[in-house]
Amino acid sequence: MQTVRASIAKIQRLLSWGRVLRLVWQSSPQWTVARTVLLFMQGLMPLLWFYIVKLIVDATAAGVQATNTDVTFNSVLGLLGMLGLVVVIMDLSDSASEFVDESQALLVTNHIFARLHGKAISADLEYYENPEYYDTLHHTQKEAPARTALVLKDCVDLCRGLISLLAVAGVLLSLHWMFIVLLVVTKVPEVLAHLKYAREVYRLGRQQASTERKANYFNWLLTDGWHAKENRLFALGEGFMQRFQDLRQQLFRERLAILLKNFIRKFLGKVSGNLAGVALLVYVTDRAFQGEITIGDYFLFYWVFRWGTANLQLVLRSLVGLYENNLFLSSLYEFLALPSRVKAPLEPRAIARSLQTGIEFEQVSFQYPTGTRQCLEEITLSIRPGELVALVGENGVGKTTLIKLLCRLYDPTAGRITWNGINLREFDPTELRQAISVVFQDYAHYDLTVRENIAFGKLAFADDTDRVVQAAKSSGAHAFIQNLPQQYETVLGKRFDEGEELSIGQWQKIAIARAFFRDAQVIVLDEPTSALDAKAEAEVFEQFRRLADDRAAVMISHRLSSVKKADRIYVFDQGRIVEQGRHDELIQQQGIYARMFEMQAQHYR
Ligand SMILES: Nc1ncnc2c1ncn2[C@@H]1O[C@H](COP(=O)(O)OP(=O)(O)OP(=O)(O)O)[C@@H](O)[C@H]1O
Repeated sequence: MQTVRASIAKIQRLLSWGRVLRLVWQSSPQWTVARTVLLFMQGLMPLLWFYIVKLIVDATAAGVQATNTDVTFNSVLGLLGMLGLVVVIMDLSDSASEFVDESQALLVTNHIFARLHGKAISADLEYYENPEYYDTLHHTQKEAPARTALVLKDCVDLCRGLISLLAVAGVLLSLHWMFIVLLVVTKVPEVLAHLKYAREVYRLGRQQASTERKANYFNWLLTDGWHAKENRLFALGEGFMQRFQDLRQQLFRERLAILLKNFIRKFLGKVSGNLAGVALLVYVTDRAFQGEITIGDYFLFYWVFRWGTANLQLVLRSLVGLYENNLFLSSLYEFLALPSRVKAPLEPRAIARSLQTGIEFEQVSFQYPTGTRQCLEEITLSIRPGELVALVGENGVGKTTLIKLLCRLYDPTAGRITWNGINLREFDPTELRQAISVVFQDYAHYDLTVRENIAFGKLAFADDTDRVVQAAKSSGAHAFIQNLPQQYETVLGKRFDEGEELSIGQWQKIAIARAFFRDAQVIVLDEPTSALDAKAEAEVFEQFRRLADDRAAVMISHRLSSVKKADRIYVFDQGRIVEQGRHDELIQQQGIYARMFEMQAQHYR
């Protein structure tokens, strides 16, 4: 019973290539039509070729025995002309098919990448902290583009093979029905073997995704410029090479076992097919000797049988291929169907153009989906328009997490956050994020031009040069940008030609300029000045303070001298707010903040 159910499931999976064909059609409709036309030409032309050759062979054989050679040769000449024409058409359709196949495969690959990237940029952030997500993404990226193109090829081959097989069946039936049975039976073991192989390769691929990712990771550690310094200073290279080689060896051994089994099965399948060809040869030779068929027929039957074998092989292979490639594409569909936890409501509320009553965290608690404990507990805080709010506390107390909740990169597990009195969940997350500007500690370095690095803050204003320069001036980046070879058009980083590498502090100023460039109602700097010199830091805070005048500003900082001027300071400890107030008030309270401030002040005395 189980075998039957498994077989039904297999057939269902085999038939699910409709969704892949939809994908192919969406990516390149005109090319799909062109391929279909060529398909019929490729399927039927060879039979015409065989038939004309048979006529030529018969006419030539008759001519050899006849006395009036000229007449016979003239009649063959017409046939030879037709044969030439058919050959030209066959060559043309073969070459055109190759051209169409390759062009279409490229288009399909682009389409699949667009779908993959679309999902990758919209998937919840929590997936990026989940190794299973990376395994699926890795497997999908590695297999899906090529596999989709292969499904297309399989479909083409299947149709071409079926068209040809119908023609073959007609010819062979005129000889003996047994040859059709022989044709089919000899190919079955090979197909079963291949089906098994396809399943094994798929299972192994998924199983090996995590090992492969680990090997790729060591490859990256060995070849990426980011790690080149430490590889040399700590002599890590040899060790990483060894670990990479060990992982690749493990992958190789696992794959080899499957390849070996497949080799044996394939060999047995091939031999049985070829022996069937010999059996047919015995039969037709005997009939030719008995004068029941002409030499032309002899040629026709033998070559049509061989052509039939090749086409049957093509049909079965493409069926197996469809099964196999669909199996691999199930990872793509699995990836594309990943559900989102952070959802946009069906009818989102519009966000007012300016912050009115401000932002409120009401009894907000949060635990990361992969975390084992709450990292924020019953947080209640306000961020009002025109205010500069500072969040302080030791490492790991939840300050950055609170900002992630504000941007709806995650939703709270309890409590609610409101924006002008409206729950954040009632807004479209994309629109909400437009209203917030954040520089996280691990801000991005784009190895693109200075202008792009800044203008990515708000793409709609990307062409506004004055605005780019103004943002750079506010973050203190303008001065060093002026000294770059092509100022705002200089490519940053060393990844591409003529790229200019910046210091860590300079990158930080570019990231701050990006945040200032954005026309946001709330601006957040998470440890923004850790790499800035004292003068630059003072200037950034001055600018930040000014920005807060007509919007809200939030700053996370371990340097308490910088947060002294904040309108309100929230002190975090173990995921809770333990103190709040202005600097002077907190100093008077003689609590955690006062102790931290005193400790830092001692260093400057
Ligand atoms: N993606 C994550 N998944 C699970 N736990 C996380 C994740 N990110 C952070 N944490 C945990 O949440 C807690 C709070 O982290 P968070 O980054 O908010 O601290 P922080 O106060 O900003 O620290 P720092 O001052 O070092 O930047 C930490 O214990 C951290 O280990």
